Amino acid sequence: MSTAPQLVVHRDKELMAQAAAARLITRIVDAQSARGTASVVLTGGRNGNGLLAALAAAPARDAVDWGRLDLWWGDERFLPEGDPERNVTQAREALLDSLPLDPSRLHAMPASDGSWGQDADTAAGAYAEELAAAAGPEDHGPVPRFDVLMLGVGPDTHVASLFPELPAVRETERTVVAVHGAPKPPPTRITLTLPAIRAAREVWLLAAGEDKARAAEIALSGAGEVQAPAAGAYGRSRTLWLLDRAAAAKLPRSLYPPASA
Ligand SMILES: O=C(O)[C@H](O)[C@@H](O)[C@H](O)[C@H](O)COP(=O)(O)O
Repeated sequence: MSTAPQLVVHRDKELMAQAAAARLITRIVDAQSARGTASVVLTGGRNGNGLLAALAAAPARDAVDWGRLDLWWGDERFLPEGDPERNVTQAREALLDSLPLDPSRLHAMPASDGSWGQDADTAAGAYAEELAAAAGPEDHGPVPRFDVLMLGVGPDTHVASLFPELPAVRETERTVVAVHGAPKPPPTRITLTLPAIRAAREVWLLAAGEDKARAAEIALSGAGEVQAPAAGAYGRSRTLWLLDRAAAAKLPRSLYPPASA
């Protein structure tokens, strides 16, 4: 079942990152109070990393019990371990290396020099197995019910490494697949599929900058998910678009409340 997206529009991308970081801290603390642990899926890209940098600077980060948090990734660039272009490398630099995380709960996607070598398809299957092993009976499916799953939105409406019209966005069975020939470099990637994304309680889509205005307009105006993957990204209980004014410029004002921007 799809949940109608809610929109929050901030003045600029810095404020958007700070507000999203504060929102994330609150959600993690709430989930840990309710269930003892929390699980979050991170995204690559400038907006995702901007949020992590804002979180690193937020004094309220100390309210989180970082040792009881599972971190997953929505997608990864299939490159060697430690490559500066890998999403996990950038997330470590922006935030993760400064946190007292439990290393066994940091679920990075496989690297191209790992156990599966250059075989991105087998590596994707291994990540699917890791997710399945983490899912409990209460999750009713092959992936955990992530508390928050974040996605940067690309100018072409891609999310994670689900690009318009490529096979990965049409996947209905597998939870993780390899992507070959991605239009955004590098060409080989690993990504969660839409069914895996939709297992999350909350899906947050991040879009800032005028180059995202058209993408937001298309995804929020009833486009199909094969043509506009962001339109197919929604959570079980909440779908939240976090935008700055530039990215929201082409959206009808009626879509978001007056309290926003
Ligand atoms: O590997 C990646 O690049 C990302 O996972 C990708 O999906 C990204 O989130 C979007 O392209 C938005 O990126 P920006 O926030 O940099 O625009």
